[in-house]
Amino acid sequence: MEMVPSTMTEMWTTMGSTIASFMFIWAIIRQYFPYELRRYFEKYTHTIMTYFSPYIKISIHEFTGDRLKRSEAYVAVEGYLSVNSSKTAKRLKAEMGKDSNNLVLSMDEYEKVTDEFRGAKVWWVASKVVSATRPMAYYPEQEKRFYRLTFHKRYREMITGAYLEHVVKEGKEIKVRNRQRKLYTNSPGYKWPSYKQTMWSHIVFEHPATFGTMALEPDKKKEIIEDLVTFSESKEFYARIGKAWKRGYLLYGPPGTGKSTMIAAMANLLNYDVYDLELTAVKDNTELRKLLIETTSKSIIVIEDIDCSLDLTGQRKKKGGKAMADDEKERKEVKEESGNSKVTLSGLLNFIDGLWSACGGERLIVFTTNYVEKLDPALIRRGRMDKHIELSYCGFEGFKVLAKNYLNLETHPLFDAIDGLMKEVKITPADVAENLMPKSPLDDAEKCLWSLIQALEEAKEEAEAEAAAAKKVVEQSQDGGGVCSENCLAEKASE
Ligand SMILES: Nc1ncnc2c1ncn2[C@@H]1O[C@H](COP(=O)(O)OP(=O)(O)OP(=O)(O)O)[C@@H](O)[C@H]1O
Ligand SMILES: [Mg+2]
Repeated sequence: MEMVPSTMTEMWTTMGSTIASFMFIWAIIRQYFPYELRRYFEKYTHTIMTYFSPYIKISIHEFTGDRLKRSEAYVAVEGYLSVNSSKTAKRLKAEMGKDSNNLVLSMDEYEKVTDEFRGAKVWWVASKVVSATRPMAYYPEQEKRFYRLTFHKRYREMITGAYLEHVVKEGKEIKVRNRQRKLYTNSPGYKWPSYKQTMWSHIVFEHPATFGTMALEPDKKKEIIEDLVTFSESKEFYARIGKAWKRGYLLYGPPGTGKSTMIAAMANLLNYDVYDLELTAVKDNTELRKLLIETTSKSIIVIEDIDCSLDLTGQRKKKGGKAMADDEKERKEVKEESGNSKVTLSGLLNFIDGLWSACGGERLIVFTTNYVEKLDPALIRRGRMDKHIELSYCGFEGFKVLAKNYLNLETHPLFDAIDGLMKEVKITPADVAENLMPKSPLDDAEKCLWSLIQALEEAKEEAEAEAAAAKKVVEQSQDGGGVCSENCLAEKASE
């Protein structure tokens, strides 16, 4: 009976000293063995351990290949774990979420969480490796982040199949729900040399415009909304008919009729990002293609005032260049500018519907212009710009939307007078909006409506004066017996 405890004690002593000797030897190996030998040793112990271990590990890295884009799988897992880990993990990190009013939690580095799927237990770890060498001194230290999934080998089929499918699907949905939409620009000046260099810089997209707040005839509004929603739900349809999943919109009309506002409303309706492409800042066709490749799906690519950024011949010119062309000095400037940026019309056409335009999918391309008739027909033919939307002067229906938005008025005795005036003169929604805006805390709805009536009357008088002047010119030219073309009449009238 006495023997048992003494054996136990002996056993513990032996084990203790074995561990101590092992630690000692390991310390010596670490200190004196060359690095290469040590790596071999580690590698083989690792292989042996894996051979005997019943667990399988899957790593999902943040960047793969040439680091152009974050891996979609990583982003999906991040989304999935953001919800599932916040319940169990003890160390979390927080980032600003949608609309900047809530924080989205995700697992912090080296944190481990457990998940269960159809009775199988799995473990997720967020980890990273920091590469010791830096390619260049000004490059930041390279961190390679990844998630590692561990599970028992008897669940191999289920985990690699159904579970991962479930993770990716749910993760994507969570990402879309929490996504902060972004407004990207390719303006120069932000291109720092960095290993993560992208050609776009972004800020959070926070434009409040919606179709509800847009002054537009109800039928037209409905048609546009239905067109957009149908597009966003037609993934299978586009695949079936063999067309890239994208759609082009051309918005045209006078300044201040809501073209830019409509783009924001589109982005808000479909929950898309916006890429505002400044064509004059693009060096050449190659750069244009690079920009295109870096755009993500669920986005709107916008080129504003397309007529100003690209001439019909494919030669570039400065915004508003036409008006300046008379001035010798400025003409030279325009020439110089076009000299170092060589995006051609064919380059742009390629951008819209070339082979590269299909990557990414689910994208809208929107052009805006004030002068649709100036554009090359090739640029706006159906298939490139599938839907042409004319935004025009404000009608009474449009006014009612604005009155509801700005003044919270559905009806008012002054509405009839406004309706009458609107039939006679053209006024842009921007001008109506400006007049309906209270200018001081004491301004009430009636005062704003009067201010609009006054503006309409002034516009009417102006139009009448112009018409009278034009008539006079015609009469004069007839008296003089000279033949005057339409252009020369217009010129004289403007004098
Ligand atoms: N249809 C509209 N509905 C509601 N508000 C409008 C509408 N059109 C214009 N506005 C108002 O007028 C302002 C100018 O409109 P916006 O910038 O969209 O015009 P635009 O057509 O893009 O003009 P430009 O051709 O000069 O770029 C906006 O701030 C918006 O509030
Ligand atoms: Mg605009």
